[in-house]
Amino acid sequence: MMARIAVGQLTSTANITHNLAQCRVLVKKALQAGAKALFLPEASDYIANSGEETVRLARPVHESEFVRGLREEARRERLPIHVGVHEPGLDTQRVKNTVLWIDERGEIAHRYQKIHLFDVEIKDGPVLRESKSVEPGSEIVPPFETPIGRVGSAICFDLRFPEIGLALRRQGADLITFPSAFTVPTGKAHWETLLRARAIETQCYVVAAAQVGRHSEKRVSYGHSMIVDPWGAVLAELGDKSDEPEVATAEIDTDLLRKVRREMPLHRRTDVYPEV
Ligand SMILES: O=C(O)CNC(=O)[C@H](CS)NC(=O)CCC(=O)C(=O)O
Repeated sequence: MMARIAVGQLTSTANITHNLAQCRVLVKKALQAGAKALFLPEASDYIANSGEETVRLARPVHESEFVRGLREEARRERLPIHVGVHEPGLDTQRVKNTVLWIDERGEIAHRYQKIHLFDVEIKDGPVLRESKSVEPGSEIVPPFETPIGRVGSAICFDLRFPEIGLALRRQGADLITFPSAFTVPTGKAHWETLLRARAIETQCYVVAAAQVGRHSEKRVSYGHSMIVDPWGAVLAELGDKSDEPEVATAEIDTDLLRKVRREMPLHRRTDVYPEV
């Protein structure tokens, strides 16, 4: 089976209506490129100016203008969309950082909540405390069947924890996706290496849609959305320009998945170390 997929890259701000309009442009570009699924970044609905604003803007999915608009696009175009959004948390002080799989009927078929939160204090670099405004999820969601293969979801900072990818592969993933909003310094140092490592060690396609450019006075993202094949080759990559939303596409080839896994079987020594 061969199927073309697209990663979309944009600069979300606190203006949800504008972010939705940008995502509609990405849907159009993905369709023009012949894509059968579109992957959008973490926090596509908005990137706010503060933790308080992040919490204030969150809406349940059925009330969210952003999610409703994307569901409408997915249904009208018969295009599945994987997208990162915010949802209200269990307490009123924090939100959930989630991704949704909106299927080709426009239904929210799967949902994953980010489990690792980005709390960093890097000298001369980013200082971010995601856990102040976000509630961590507490489960890995088993990969789900889609028209382009079995998809496993993780989000952004989760990329640094190989356990998630390994667990998703063990549970049957063909493609693992990491919608992101990486910072510029950590992106320069680690982004491509981490994505390619996750693809090589899991022998899965890795699909990483990323936020790019300036969101606010305080926040800038690295961009460089990427699609990596199960041998670790970068099939498609966007840059760091943010003047207009862009897509990159690549073919998912199930024969290549089978070939890589057959030629180099990775038998785990779970008698020596624990299985994840
Ligand atoms: O704030 C929002 O609304 C959306 N969430 C994010 O942008 C998150 C938390 S601040 N960003 C990351 O996890 C970047 C990770 C990263 O850059 C790294 O691991 O190096």
